[in-house]
Amino acid sequence: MFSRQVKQFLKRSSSTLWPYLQRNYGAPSRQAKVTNDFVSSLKSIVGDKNVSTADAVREQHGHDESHHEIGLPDVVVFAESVQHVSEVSKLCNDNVVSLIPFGSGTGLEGGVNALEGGVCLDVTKMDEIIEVNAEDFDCTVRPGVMRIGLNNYLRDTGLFFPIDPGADASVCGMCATSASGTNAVRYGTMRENVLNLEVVLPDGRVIDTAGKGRRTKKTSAGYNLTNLFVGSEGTLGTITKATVRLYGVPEKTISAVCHFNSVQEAVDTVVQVLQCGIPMAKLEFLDDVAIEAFNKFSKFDMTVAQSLFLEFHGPALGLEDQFNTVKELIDMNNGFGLKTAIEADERNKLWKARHEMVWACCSLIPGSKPYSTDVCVPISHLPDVIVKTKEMIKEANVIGPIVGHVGDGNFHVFFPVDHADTETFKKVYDISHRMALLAMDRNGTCTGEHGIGMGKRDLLIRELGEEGVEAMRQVKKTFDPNGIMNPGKVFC
Ligand SMILES: Cc1cc2c(cc1C)N(C[C@H](O)[C@H](O)[C@H](O)COP(=O)(O)OP(=O)(O)OC[C@H]1O[C@@H](n3cnc4c(N)ncnc43)[C@H](O)[C@@H]1O)c1[nH]c(=O)[nH]c(=O)c1N2
Ligand SMILES: O=C(O)C(=O)Cc1ccccc1
Ligand SMILES: [Mn+2]
Repeated sequence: MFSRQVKQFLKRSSSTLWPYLQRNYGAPSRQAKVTNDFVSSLKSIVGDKNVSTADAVREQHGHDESHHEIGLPDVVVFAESVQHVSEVSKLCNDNVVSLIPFGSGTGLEGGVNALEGGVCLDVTKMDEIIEVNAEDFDCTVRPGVMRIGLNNYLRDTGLFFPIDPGADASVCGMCATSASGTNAVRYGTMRENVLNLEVVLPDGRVIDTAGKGRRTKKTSAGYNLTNLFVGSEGTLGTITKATVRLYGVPEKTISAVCHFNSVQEAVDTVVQVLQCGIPMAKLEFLDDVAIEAFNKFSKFDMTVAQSLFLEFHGPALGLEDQFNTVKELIDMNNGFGLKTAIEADERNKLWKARHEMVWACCSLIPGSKPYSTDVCVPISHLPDVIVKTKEMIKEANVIGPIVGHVGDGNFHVFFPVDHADTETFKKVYDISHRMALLAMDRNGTCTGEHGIGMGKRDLLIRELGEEGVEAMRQVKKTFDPNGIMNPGKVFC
C-alpha cells in the first residue's frame, strides 16, 4: 500500500510525532514580554476601547474552529484603520512581540492560536466594501468584510463572489489561508481570484502586491507578490485590503444528487464529466457514513450509499443538454436515484446541509470538535486513496465520514474528536498522518484548502523537501526578520 520511504516515515510517526503534537505550547518564549508600558503604547495608537486584556476576549481570540489546543494572546487589539495596523505592527516589531492577525477565527488548522502569547490583531472593525466595479467583475474590500455579507451587498448587481468555504469567513482571512470550497471546480480557489492585496509588513510599511490601484485580470510585471501573500497564514504581514474577482450570477442553476455502489464508480463518473468538458459548478462526494450523518442532522431521507452532489450553472439555453449528458454518464457507471433540485429553496437547503456536514459529524459525538483532514491528489489517484482511507478508518474502528470536493481531487474525513478521549484522538491523529503521506505518495498534497497552521508543519517539510522549506524560511526572513508574525505557524 505504501512505498518503502513512506513505511519508514510511518514507523517514526507514532513514536516521534505523537509527543510532538503533545508538546507544551507554553514553552519559554524568546519574545519580549507584553509589559504594562507596552499595553499603554498600544492604547495610545488605537485608543483605550480598542485594547483588551480581559480573559474572555483573549480566550475568544486564542483559538479557531479546530481541535488544536488554545493559545492565549497577552492582549487583543482592534484596529480601525490601516494606520492603526501599521503603527501596531511597528511597535511589535521594535519590541520583538508576536503579532497574530485575526480574521474571523473559522480556520481549521489553529492559525490564530497564539503559541507564544503576544498581540492578537483583530481587523473585523475594518469592514468597508471600498468599491464594486461591476463592468470589470471585481471589488475591493477591507479585512472585516465577510463572504456572505459581500454576497448580500452584491445581490442587486447581478454579480457574486463564488469562493465558499462552509463557514462565513472574512475575505482577507480566506486570502490568508488560500481557501476554496464547493465552487472551486468551476471558479477556482482564492489563488486564482485575488487581483491585488494591500499588506502591512511587520515594520509598518504598506505595500500593494500588484501596485496601487491595479486590478487587471492578467499581468506579467515581475514576481507574483499577490500569490506570495495568498496562503501565507499571517506569517508575512497583515492583509488590510483585497481586490477579488466577481462573476455573473448564472441565469439558471440545477442541483442534483445521485448514488453509486462503489467509490470507483462515483469518481469515474466525475472524471468522465470533466473529460466531456462540462463546466460543472460543484462536484461533491459524500460516502455512505457521511450520508447517514447528513440525514440525521439535517432531516433528509437520502439513500445511504456513495453519493455525488452536483450543480450546473449557465444560461438556460443548453443547461438541460449538459444535465442530460451527465445523466447518461451516471447511468453508464451504474449510478441510481438521480434527483434534481431546481427551485432556489430546495437548492439552498441541500447546500446549507452540505456546508453544515462538519457539525452533523460532530453531533455524532457530544462535546467533540472537528479534526481537520484535507488531502488533495491528482484525480486519477482519488478512488484508490479514498478506498484505502476507508480501510484505515474501519481498521481503527473510529467514526470517519468522508466528504470530498472530488472535482478537484480534494477530500476530507470529518473526524469528530473529544479531547478527553486520548485513545481515539491518537488513532485519528495517526490516520490523518497516514492519509497525508498516502496522498503525497500519489503526487498529492497534505492540504488542499485548510493550510498548514500548527498541525501540518512536519508534513510541509515532507511535501516540499528541506530545501523547499528552507527557501520559504528565507522569504519569511526577508519580510519578517524579527520573526514576530504568527510564530510557530507553517514552519517547525
Ligand atoms: C464549518 C466550516 C467549514 C469550512 C471551514 C471552516 C468551518 C468552520 N473552512 C476553513 C475556514 O473557513 C477558512 O480557513 C477561512 O479561510 C479562514 O478565514 P478567517 O477569516 O476565519 O481566518 P482566521 O481568523 O481563522 O485566520 C486564519 C489564518 O489567516 C490569518 N489571517 C486572518 N486574517 C488575516 C489578515 N487580514 N491578514 C493576514 N493574515 C490573516 C490568521 O493569522 C490565521 O493564520 C473551509 N476552508 C476551505 O478552504 N474550504 C472549505 O470547504 C471550508 N469549510
Ligand atoms: O466541509 C468542508 O468541505 C470543509 O472543508 C470543512 C471541514 C471541517 C472539518 C474537517 C474537514 C473539513
Ligand atoms: Mn472543504
